[in-house]
Amino acid sequence: MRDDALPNHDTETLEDLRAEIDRIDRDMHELLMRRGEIIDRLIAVKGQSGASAFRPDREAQMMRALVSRHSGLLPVDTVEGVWRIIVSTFTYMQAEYCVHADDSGGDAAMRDSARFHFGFTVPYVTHHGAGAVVAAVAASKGDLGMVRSAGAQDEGAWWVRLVGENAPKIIARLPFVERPNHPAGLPVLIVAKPLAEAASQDIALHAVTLPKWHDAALGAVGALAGEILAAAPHAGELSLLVAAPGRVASGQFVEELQRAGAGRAVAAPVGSHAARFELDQARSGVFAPRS
Ligand SMILES: C=C(O[C@@H]1C=C(C(=O)O)C=C[C@H]1O)C(=O)O
Repeated sequence: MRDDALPNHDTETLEDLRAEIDRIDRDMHELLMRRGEIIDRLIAVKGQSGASAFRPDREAQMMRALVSRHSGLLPVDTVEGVWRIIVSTFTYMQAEYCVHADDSGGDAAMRDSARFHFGFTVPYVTHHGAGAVVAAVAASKGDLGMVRSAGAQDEGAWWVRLVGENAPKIIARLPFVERPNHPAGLPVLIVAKPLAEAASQDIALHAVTLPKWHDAALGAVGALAGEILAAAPHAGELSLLVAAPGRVASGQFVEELQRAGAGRAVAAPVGSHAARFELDQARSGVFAPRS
C-alpha cells in the first residue's frame, strides 16, 4: 500500500478490499516471475559440476530464517508450505529431478511429506522398500530419495547401500523446521548422489556393524552423543544407523564400542544433514481469529 493511498477503514467497501487484494496478488506474482528470471543466471554460475541443483544446507538456513522472521496472523504452516514449493520448484527449474519415496510403511504420510516439501511440479515416484529407493537414486542423474528416518519395519539395513565413496548419501532430514503438529511432520531422510557442494555437516550419519546386539552399545554410542536411528540384521551381523554430531568420526564408534566390550565393530559414514531446528511453541500456534 502506497502512502498516498492509505485506506480509510471506516468507509472502505468490499470492492476496495478486493482491489487491494488484487494489487497485492499482482505484486506477489511479479516478484515470483522476477525470482524465476534469476534461474538462468544461477545455472550459469553454479555450472554443470553436479547433477542436482539441490543445496540442502542453504535450504535449511533459508527455512530457519523464514520462520524466525515470520509474525502476524498467517499460520507458519502456510508460510513454510508456500516457500517449500517455491524453493523446490526453482531447484527443479535448474535441473529436473524426481522424488523417489518408500511407501512400505504406508503411502499417506510419505506423500504428504513429499507434496509439502517438494510440491506437485516435482514428480513423486513410489517404491516398495528403502533399498529400491536407494537403487533408483543411484541409477538416476540427480534424483532424490525419501525414506522414513526410522526405516521401514521389514526392510533390513538399507543404509549399508550408502557405504562407499560413490554410493548415494543422506543429505538432509525433513522437516527442516520441527514443531508439534507439523502438517507433514513425519521424520524423513533425503538421499542423493554425493553433491557437488557438500551437505551440512552438523549431524553426521554412520553405518555401524556389530557382531550382534550388546547392551553396552547403547552407552558407547551415547558417550559420543550419538543416537541409534534404526537397527537391522545384515550379513549375519547387526547394523545400526547412527546419527551424531559432525565432529565425531566413524572410527570413534569402533573404538568406543570395543572399549565398552560390545565387540569388534566396523563403521562408515553414510551422509550428513543440518542440525535439527525446533520452532518454539509460541510461533507454531495455528491461526486464531482476533477477538
Ligand atoms: C538457488 C539455489 O538452488 C536451489 C534453489 C533454491 C531457491 O530457489 O531458493 C535454494 C537452494 C537450492 O536448493 C542455490 O543454490 O542457492
